[in-house]
Amino acid sequence: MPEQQTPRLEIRNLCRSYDGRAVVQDVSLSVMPGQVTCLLGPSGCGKSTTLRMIAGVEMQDSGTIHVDGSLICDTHFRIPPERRRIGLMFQDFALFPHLTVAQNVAFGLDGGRAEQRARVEELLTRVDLMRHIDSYPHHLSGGEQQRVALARALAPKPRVMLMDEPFSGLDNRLRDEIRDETLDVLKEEGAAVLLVTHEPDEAMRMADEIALMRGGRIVQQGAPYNIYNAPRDKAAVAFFSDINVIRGTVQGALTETPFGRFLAPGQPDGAEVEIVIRPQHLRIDFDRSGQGPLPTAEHGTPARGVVQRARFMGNESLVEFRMDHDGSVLKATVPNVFLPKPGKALWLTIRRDRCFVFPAGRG
Ligand SMILES: Nc1ncnc2c1ncn2[C@@H]1O[C@H](COP(=O)(O)OP(=O)(O)OP(=O)(O)O)[C@@H](O)[C@H]1O
Repeated sequence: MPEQQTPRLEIRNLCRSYDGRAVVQDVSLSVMPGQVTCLLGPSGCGKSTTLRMIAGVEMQDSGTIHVDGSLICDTHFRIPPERRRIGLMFQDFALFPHLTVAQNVAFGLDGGRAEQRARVEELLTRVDLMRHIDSYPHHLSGGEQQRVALARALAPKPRVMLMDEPFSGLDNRLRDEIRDETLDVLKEEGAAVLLVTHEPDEAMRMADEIALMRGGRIVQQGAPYNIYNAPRDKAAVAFFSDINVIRGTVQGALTETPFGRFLAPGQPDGAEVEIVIRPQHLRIDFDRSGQGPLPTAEHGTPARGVVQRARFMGNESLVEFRMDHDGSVLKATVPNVFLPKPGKALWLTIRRDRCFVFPAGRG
C-alpha cells in the first residue's frame, strides 16, 4: 500500500453568504505539496472569496481549513492571517516603490541579516534577477516586477501559495514565459498552490488539477485532461471552447439526427438530449455531385451545409455553415488555411468518440 500523504492544504465544506446570498457553497478540496490546483470559473462565481477565507482575511460561515493536517480555522478557532504561513500573490502585486528589490524580497523575513541576505540571493538567483538586486521597482519591466513579487511571496517559505489572477496584468507573450518560470519555482519550493483564474488556457497550462466553479460550487474537479475530455455538462464543454449543439429525442437508448444515430445510454425513451461537439471535431468533406462521403461507424452520416463565412485565425481556419436540414449554424475549425467561398455547399460529419450527449437543459 502506498503511504497516504497528508494534504498540505485541505478545505472542507466552506460556505459564505453576503446579505443572505450564498456566494461560496460547500466548497471542499485538497492540495498536496508541490501541487498546483486551479480554481477556474466565470467572474463572480466565488473564487476570490474562497481564496480570501483561506488567507484569513474573510471568515467563513461554516467549514474548516487545515494546513499539513492542523486546523487553522473553523467557526470557533482562527489563526490570524499573518501566522498561517500562507503566501499571497495577486494581480495587483504592488512592490514597495521606495525599497530596492532586495529590500522588497526581504520584507516579510525573520532572522538575522546574513540569513535574510542568503534567502534573498537564493530566490533572486532562482528568478534570474540577481543583476537587479539593488535596483528600484520602477527600473524593472512588468515581467521582472512580477518575478520580484513571486520571490517576495516565497521568501518566508510559505506552506501554501494563494494566487489570484497573478498574470492578468502582463501582455500575452510575456505571460506564457512568466507562467512557466513561476511554475518551475513553485514546484521546487514545494508549496501547495491554489491559483484562481477565469482563463481556461491558464488553468490548462498551469494546473495539476482543475476545480471548475460555478455559482459558488465546485461542479467538477480533476486533471486538466479529464475535465477537457470528460466534461460533466454542456457548460463545462463551453468553458473551454466554442461548441455546437444538435438536439435529438431518445428512442431505445439512441437518438436519430441528420448526422446519423448517437448513443444516449441511460436516457429514457422520449427524453430530449443535446449532442455537444467542439468545432475541431466536425469534419468537412467535399460535395461530389450532390453527395457527401459514405456513412461510417466512426463518423456517422454526412449532413450538407452551405458556407456562410470563413476566417483565417492564425493556426487554424474557422468556417461557419448554415445547415440544409434545419437552417441552424454550425462552426468547424480546420488546421492551417481553408477558406471556402460563401455559398459553397460542403458536407459535415461528426466524430462519434469526440462528442458528448447530455440531457437537454443541463448546464
Ligand atoms: N464583501 C462583499 N460583500 C458583498 N458581496 C460580495 C463581497 N465580496 C464578494 N461579493 C460577491 O460575491 C460574489 C463572488 O465574488 P468573488 O469575488 O468571490 O468572485 P470571483 O469568482 O472571484 O469573481 P472575479 O473573477 O470577478 O473576481 C460576487 O457576486 C460578489 O459581488
